[in-house]
Amino acid sequence: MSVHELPVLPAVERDAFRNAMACLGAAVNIITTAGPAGRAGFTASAVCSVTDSPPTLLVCLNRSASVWPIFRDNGYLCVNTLAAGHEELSTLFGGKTPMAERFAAADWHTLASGSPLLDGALVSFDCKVAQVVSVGTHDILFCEVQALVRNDETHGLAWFDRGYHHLLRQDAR
Ligand SMILES: NC(=O)C1=CN([C@@H]2O[C@H](COP(=O)(O)OP(=O)(O)OC[C@H]3O[C@@H](n4cnc5c(N)ncnc54)[C@H](O)[C@@H]3O)[C@@H](O)[C@H]2O)C=CC1
Ligand SMILES: Cc1cc2nc3c(=O)[nH]c(=O)nc-3n(C[C@H](O)[C@H](O)[C@H](O)COP(=O)(O)O)c2cc1C
Repeated sequence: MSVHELPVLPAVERDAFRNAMACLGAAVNIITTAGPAGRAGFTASAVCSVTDSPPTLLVCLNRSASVWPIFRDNGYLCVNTLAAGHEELSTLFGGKTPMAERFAAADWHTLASGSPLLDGALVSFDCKVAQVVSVGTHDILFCEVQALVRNDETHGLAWFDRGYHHLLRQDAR
């Protein structure tokens, strides 16, 4: 068959895509911001390293989320990667719950950017949003990391097959 005779493949339906994406294990993060537009936080698994020069990660945020205008206007955020044991907190920040109730469920502190850092997070990346690109329903926030806090004592948390899984460090196995 020549390249001019490729078969037309059926479109991938949304549910088929989501079922496939549920096979990709991912870290679970609470993304927070606080500034002139207010304080907000949401759970995100769509977080990824982009480049280490300058240190940059990306966060995908649905523009229909209640928190979207607050993130758009503040321009700073913190990516708090959750540790084993943070399952309830993750669910709380996963939608529908009033913002004050979400933040009341944990202890927080701040660094230079003013975004809330979660006490006990596996790692927190304090970031300035450097660029935003819209794709489909989501904004991709490219975030330059300005400060880091690591907690090397805790185990990790993954979202896989629509459920939480603990990720044990090497020396704990
Ligand atoms: N990237 C995103 O916006 C994500 C959103 N969610 C939301 O959290 C809730 C629970 O999700 P699951 O239990 O994992 O079941 P689900 O069937 O809604 O999603 C399965 C997988 O598909 C992907 N996904 C889901 N919604 C998406 C969206 N709107 N855009 C791009 N990718 C998407 C994610 O990788 C997710 O883990 C749902 O409301 C879902 O929309 C979850 C993970 C990622
Ligand atoms: C495990 C998990 C992962 C999620 N990942 C994302 C994500 O990467 N991007 C996103 O926009 N929403 C994601 N969501 C959904 C948001 O957390 C949710 O829409 C957000 O809390 C805003 O909800 P609200 O509009 O009720 O405030 C995720 C939810 C869960 C439970």
